[in-house]
Amino acid sequence: MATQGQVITCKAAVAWEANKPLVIEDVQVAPPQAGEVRIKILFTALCHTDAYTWSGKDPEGLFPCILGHEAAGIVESVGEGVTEVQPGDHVIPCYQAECRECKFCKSGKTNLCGKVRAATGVGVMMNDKKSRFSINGKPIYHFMGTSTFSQYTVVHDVSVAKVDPQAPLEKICLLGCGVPTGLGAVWNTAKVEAGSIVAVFGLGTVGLAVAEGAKAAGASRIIGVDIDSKKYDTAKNFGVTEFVNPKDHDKPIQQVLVDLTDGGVDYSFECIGNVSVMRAALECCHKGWGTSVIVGVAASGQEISTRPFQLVTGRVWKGTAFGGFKSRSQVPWLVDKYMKKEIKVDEYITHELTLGEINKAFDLMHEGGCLRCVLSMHE
Ligand SMILES: NC(=O)C1=CN([C@@H]2O[C@H](COP(=O)(O)OP(=O)(O)OC[C@H]3O[C@@H](n4cnc5c(N)ncnc54)[C@H](O)[C@@H]3O)[C@@H](O)[C@H]2O)C=CC1
Ligand SMILES: N[C@@H](CCC(=O)N[C@@H](CSC=O)C(=O)NCC(=O)O)C(=O)O
Ligand SMILES: [Zn+2]
Ligand SMILES: [Zn+2]
Repeated sequence: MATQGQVITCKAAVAWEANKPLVIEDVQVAPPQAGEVRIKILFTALCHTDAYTWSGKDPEGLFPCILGHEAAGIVESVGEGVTEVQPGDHVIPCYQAECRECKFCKSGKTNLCGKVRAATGVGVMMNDKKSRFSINGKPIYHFMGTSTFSQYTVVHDVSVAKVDPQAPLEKICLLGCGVPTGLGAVWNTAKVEAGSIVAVFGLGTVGLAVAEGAKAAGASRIIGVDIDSKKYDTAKNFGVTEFVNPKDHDKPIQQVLVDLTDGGVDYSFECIGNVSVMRAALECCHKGWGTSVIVGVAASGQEISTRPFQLVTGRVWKGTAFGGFKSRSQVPWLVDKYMKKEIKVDEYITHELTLGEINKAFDLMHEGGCLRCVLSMHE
């Protein structure tokens, strides 16, 4: 049955309130307006940023909403003026847009895009500042411009990457967030050179992707730091060459790393979202040139600090969003790299469940053995 131009009623996991279990609801999804794309989501993974917003600690968190931003699907219909994708195209929704026209996109200095960010930050579409999701007339907010915990979603056309239709959607959904973030933090943000000593704080999906990126860049040592020693076994497969558990040491972890590396690492990456660790990650960097990249997302109200002397003496503190990748241009390139077996994706998937099991999937995320859990949306 043709659904184009019609409201679609489908299943979605709705976060009615912070921290309350998600509820599978029948949701009405309005047709896409001008510059919008309606996507049938086939697979979505869960990212810790979904859990962060759900926890109520995200200053941009709005409820009720439909979370989810690491997914893949097929275009169902497009609104007026959409030219770059059409029904049937295989796509990855991109929470970081790329319009190619705004000041950010044209700067050549950043992957951030200003075109729809104000609307996505308040859970609506740019055209009419309204949501395309509702339940019996009650609007449900969008999340990160993607809302992939729904069988159908509506996104801005600047937030859709068209990908190789041969690529398995149940795998490449991961290229919507965590894996590109880690790889790009190394390749685009830090620009790690061959021979560098790298420290990775936090060996979840993002930290492991940092390790994978650092190995590909030719790093000579990749030191993984995690409070869970069980992480080392898996981390070795992603390029980690040494492991340090801060709990095994009386000294501050930054001192442990400085001692291990004759003065500090060349590059460090914080992949946890803990502001004390962010400080340690900066301070374990080598005097004169060490660069630390903040990747983890810290809760509302949290602030970073260090002695300014750390920067005066040449250390550099940076951050990264989506690993600095331009989403619409480079996600298809990442998919191609995966198809050529140049980057890992399957290896990050530890669990597979269905949309109806989403609360169980969030429980799993807090267990040490879970990297990414992929939900099949239509089973
Ligand atoms: N900047 C960006 O564009 C993005 C940021 N993120 C953020 O990256 C962070 C990491 O995400 P995931 O890898 O999915 O998380 P994860 O929870 O799977 O991994 C975090 C790891 O840190 C370890 N850890 C926790 N506390 C620690 C401590 N004090 N010292 C050392 N290790 C510690 C845990 O044992 C775990 O292995 C999250 O904050 C997430 O929101 C995720 C995607 C994109
Ligand atoms: N609303 C949050 C923003 C958290 C944040 O920094 N998000 C990252 C992506 S995390 C993906 O899993 C990001 O890319 N930020 C750039 C952006 O434009 O949002 C908060 O305020 O804490
Ligand atoms: Zn994410
Ligand atoms: Zn732009």
